Amino acid sequence: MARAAVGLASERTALALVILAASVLAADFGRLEAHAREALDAGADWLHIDVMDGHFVPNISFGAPVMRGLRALADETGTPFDVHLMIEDPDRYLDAFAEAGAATITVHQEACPHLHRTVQAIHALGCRAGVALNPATPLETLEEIAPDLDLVLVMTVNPGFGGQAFIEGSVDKVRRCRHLLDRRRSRAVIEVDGGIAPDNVRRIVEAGAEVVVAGSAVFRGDVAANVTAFRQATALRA
Ligand SMILES: O=C(CO)[C@H](O)[C@H](O)COP(=O)(O)O
Repeated sequence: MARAAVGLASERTALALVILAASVLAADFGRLEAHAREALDAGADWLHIDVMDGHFVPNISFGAPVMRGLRALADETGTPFDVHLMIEDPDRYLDAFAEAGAATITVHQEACPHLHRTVQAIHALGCRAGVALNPATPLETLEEIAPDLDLVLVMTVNPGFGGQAFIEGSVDKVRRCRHLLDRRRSRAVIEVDGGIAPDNVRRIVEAGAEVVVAGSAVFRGDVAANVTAFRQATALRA
């Protein structure tokens, strides 16, 4: 799987393979850098950084200082940080994550009363802007903001914990999201997150997902074999 660093819109047409974003939430925090390196060496494209505040979601993970601890690895390997803020009032932390090296910052639609302003603020910091939708949040909430986005994150579990079961209705939601983005002439790519594994990823990619987040299915067990299994499953799209 080619490592993708820049130009989301062009990646969509240039790459036959989807982008695999390894969620370090599922990594061994006692050897975080080494475990993340295993995933990158095996062919993962991005490092997905799940930030949880114990308010927006019922769990606490880590913040910008931990991501900064992976900065040397990201710089050495040319790996983009894909930051997913599952937090209330994300505007307060955009600077910190941009400064820590975020390539993409994704905020939740449900956490942003002034979403357009937040997306502008992310762009002003030189980052790509994504918006995430919880499983129960309608796609129609993106109707106005879609042309301004670089990425839409369709949550395929309820956010807060790794290792949950994929919600089947998400496949159709991804398909409808693709239609909405095309209709709104948006350059945004679709990312999916939660319960993704080699045995379900092909259906999700065929529905229109281009960035696949995987935590448990990458970091549990043999990382190299896990990444290879994703590559083989998604390469079927080529
Ligand atoms: O955002 C998340 C949870 O809110 C995680 O990134 C997501 O659940 C991925 O973990 P897994 O692949 O283990 O399901």
